[in-house]
Amino acid sequence: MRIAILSQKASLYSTARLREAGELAGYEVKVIDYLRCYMNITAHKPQVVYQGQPLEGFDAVIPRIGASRTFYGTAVVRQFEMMGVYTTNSSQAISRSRDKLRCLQILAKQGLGLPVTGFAHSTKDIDGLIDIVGGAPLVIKMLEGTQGIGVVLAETYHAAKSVIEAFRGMDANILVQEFISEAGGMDIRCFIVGDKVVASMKRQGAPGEFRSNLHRGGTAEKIKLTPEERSTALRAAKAMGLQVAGVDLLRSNHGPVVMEVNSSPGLEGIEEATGVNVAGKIIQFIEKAVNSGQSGDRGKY
Ligand SMILES: Nc1ncnc2c1ncn2[C@@H]1O[C@H](COP(=O)(O)OP(=O)(O)OP(=O)(O)O)[C@@H](O)[C@H]1O
Ligand SMILES: [Mg+2]
Ligand SMILES: [Mg+2]
Repeated sequence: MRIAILSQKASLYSTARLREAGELAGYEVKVIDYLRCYMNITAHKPQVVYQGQPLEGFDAVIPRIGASRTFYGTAVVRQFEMMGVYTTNSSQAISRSRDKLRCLQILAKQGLGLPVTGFAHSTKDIDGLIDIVGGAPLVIKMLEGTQGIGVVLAETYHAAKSVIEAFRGMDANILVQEFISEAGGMDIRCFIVGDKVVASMKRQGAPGEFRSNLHRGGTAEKIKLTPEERSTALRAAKAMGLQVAGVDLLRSNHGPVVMEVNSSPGLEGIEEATGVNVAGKIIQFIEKAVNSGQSGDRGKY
């Protein structure tokens, strides 16, 4: 089997681990910088070209698309789909999950537990928006934020109003969310491969910090999920159409709530905290899918 990892850098931990796991299983694995791929869009013989050579004969691609490169990255994945190459996550599922708002709308429709969430355009509607989430304290999030940057806890109505006005004044898109205080600065990352949660960890924010992001000084530890948490995480990944996903949950008084679903979840934190060979699980999953004749063309783009 020949596998292409679509990644900007071979030295990234997740990329390196996937390559290592693939090679260990006896496969040929190439890391391809998708920003250097170009495409021939044609019915007869669609192609992806890399450094002047058409990429041919691959059985599977593993997309590791950076958050800021979703548009081009998913176009490359889609082109592989057109060529009938199997992909761990489809271009459509990646696009869907990258839009936080779209993601929450889809999860809500499936009846999954979420923090109460509101979204508005006009600053004239701020009071209505704050009402929707039950007033302060509340969480304000920039749609384009990552690693906890752009996530703000507003403790009072007046703080909430001025922060929302400030973000909207800069034309930033934000969503407003019920603050799950009982989570105590802890969230749970469930790593999903196929129809299984293969590893899970809890992340605890630094003292006094409500954000659990490791980039914000949080610490990670392995955790045992409740059956409800496990099924919530699996349903969330399924609703998004993702086969490899990182589902983030908060433990609320009314059961697990989903915060977000990531389509290129990192391997470093989870492998370190749990000792699970997650890269190996992904390779085994691809092996099964390709051997059972699944193609990248699942009919939906
Ligand atoms: N509604 C909430 N109630 C309590 N804590 C929250 C809430 N939303 C977010 N948090 C905390 O803040 C952290 C960061 O929020 P979130 O994961 O939504 O944004 P992000 O990490 O910046 O986005 P991304 O993970 O896509 O990079 C979460 O891990 C969680 O610990
Ligand atoms: Mg997060
Ligand atoms: Mg995310």
